[in-house]
Amino acid sequence: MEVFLEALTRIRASSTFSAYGRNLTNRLARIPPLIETSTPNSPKLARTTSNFTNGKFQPIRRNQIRLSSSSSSPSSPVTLSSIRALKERREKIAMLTTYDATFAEAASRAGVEVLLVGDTLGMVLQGHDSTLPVTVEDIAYHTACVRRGNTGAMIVADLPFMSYATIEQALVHARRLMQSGAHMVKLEGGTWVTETVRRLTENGVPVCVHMGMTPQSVNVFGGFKVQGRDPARAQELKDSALKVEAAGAAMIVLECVPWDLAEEITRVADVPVIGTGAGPGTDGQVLVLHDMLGLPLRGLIPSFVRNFLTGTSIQAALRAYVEAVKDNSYPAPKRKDPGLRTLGTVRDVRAAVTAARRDGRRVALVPTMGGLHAGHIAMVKTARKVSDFVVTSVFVNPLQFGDDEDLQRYPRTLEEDERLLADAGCDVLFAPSVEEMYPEGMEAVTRVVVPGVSEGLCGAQRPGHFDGVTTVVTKLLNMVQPDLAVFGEKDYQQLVVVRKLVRDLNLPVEIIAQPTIREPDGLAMSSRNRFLDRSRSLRLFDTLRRLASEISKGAQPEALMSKAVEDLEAEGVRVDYLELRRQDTLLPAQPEDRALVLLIAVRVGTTRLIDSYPFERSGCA
Ligand SMILES: Nc1ncnc2c1ncn2[C@@H]1O[C@H](COP(=O)(O)OP(=O)(O)OP(=O)(O)O)[C@@H](O)[C@H]1O
Ligand SMILES: CC(C)(CO)[C@@H](O)C(=O)[O-]
Ligand code: BAL
Repeated sequence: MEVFLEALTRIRASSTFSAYGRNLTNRLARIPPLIETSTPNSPKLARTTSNFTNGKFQPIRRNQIRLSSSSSSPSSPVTLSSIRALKERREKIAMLTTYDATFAEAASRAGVEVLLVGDTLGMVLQGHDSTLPVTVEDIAYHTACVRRGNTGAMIVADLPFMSYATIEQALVHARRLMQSGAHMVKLEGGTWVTETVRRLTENGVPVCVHMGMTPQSVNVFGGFKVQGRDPARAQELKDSALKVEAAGAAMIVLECVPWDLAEEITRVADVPVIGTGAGPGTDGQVLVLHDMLGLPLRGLIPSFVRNFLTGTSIQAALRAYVEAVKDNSYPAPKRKDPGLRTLGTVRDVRAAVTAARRDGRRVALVPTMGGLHAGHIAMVKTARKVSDFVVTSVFVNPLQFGDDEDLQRYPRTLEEDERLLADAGCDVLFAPSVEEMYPEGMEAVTRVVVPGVSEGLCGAQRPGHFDGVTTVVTKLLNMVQPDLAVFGEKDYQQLVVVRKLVRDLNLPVEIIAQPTIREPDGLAMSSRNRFLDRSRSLRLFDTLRRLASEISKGAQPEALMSKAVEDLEAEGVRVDYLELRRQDTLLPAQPEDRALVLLIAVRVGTTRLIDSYPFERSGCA
């Protein structure tokens, strides 16, 4: 007898189910839909309700929830190109079925990028045993409802069973759905739908192809079973994905296929691949709304589904879903403990990375000198989003300090660093000793020198500093061999120097820039801030922001910048430099340059601080 898909359905014991159902009903009855309430002891919700302004509920803005720093502006609708950009940046895409205006609004406000008006409505709304009875009119009606509630997500509508049996039918029915408010239609199939996909695409209808376990074919499969377990079917699925993509498909949904196959298809396909019951390796996830809210239909909920309604509101559940998809914690199994390992030798870190790679994980390195703060933790979280195994190095590198600099007093807070990294989901803290890093001594070590860009600015003020940085960064990259490494924009010159190092030496690593994280008063976070008297405010950030604003509007920089230096010095800050440069090369900015960066280095007492402000100059210089 065939093995039925044990992963797909799990029957809850009916007593548990009805008790659960009652509890849920009671809980829901207390919660006004779409408006979150706060109690004095629920700080999270209290913060949310501060969004009531002028007596109106101001929903959480899309970019407050998105983990992405730049996926799309709060008001810009999700489009095919923004979805593709997410894939390119390896940021996960959250897709969810919705069938009505209220949930469409809640889900799109929660940051769900793609709303699917699925033919699952036949089961969860209409109570049928399968999706087969659903008609085009049913989907059109619910698409129109979703469109009215949607606040900027992309709407995908299912072409139901037998509505695309011929190309002509597909065209007529797709028109009906697009005119009801869909931005894309989804149909189930494999190579046999390629011509349909081509014709729909040529006629301006973006198409998502649903592959693997396709519910409309449940009678052909003989039940809900994982597809692609045997090599021939796996190959067939892979070939079909590439063929429908070549025919113009804009997106692929993979349902219940083995995790490694889903990951492989995601890797070879250029278009976004969204999985359900297909593991964590796809570009995004899709779930049925009722399933993820823990509402079983006749006791059935697929076992790969997680119940996200664990808090006090549906909105929180929707946000939790989006966050879990984005930070890879759904559908990956939750880690039992933070799992941070502290390693001190090159051999151990290599072994850990090799094991992670064997599991197919993408490895990220976050190089630091410790004394960790929220700026570093933001880098770890950025790394987590685009990789599956994060190594943070903590090494106070003597080679980059001058004789008269602060090597001795540089903060060393390893225990606190370990705690922060464990909380941030870092996998390995690599903390080598000076002997491990320079076994033959620092004098004898081979140096890596990046000419040009490392010579001015901090390079001029701190002779030999960047040679020390590029030597140790090259060593760290070789020791850990990550797929990507994160560097902060605060140390803007260092970022540009490292990018050149990687380019010039063809190092196989992607460099990701972390925007600067600041204190509430704008001061860039830095390990050295602990040496400052924070009762005095430092106006570095205000100065940079004001200068950038005026220069971007066309003001001449020279006089403004000299005045800014005078003002800062009058406040007791010694300015080492304040410069306007091109972002890419750090050459002095010319009037025709647009992508600019202001760079500043100052001394406050014995502490040296740097900051930067990248910005675009409009075309009216
Ligand atoms: N506030 C911040 N925002 C974003 N990235 C940061 C911030 N501070 C440091 N980084 C980045 O962290 C990495 C490690 O820097 P480092 O450990 O020297 O921290 P730091 O706080 O800059 O300390 P320092 O006092 O040495 O400047 C660098 O890539 C740096 O650009
Ligand atoms: C990149 C780095 C870790 C190299 O020591 C250091 O320069 C730093 O902390 O920015
Ligand atoms: N973040 C730069 C390290 C240094 O000052 O040496």
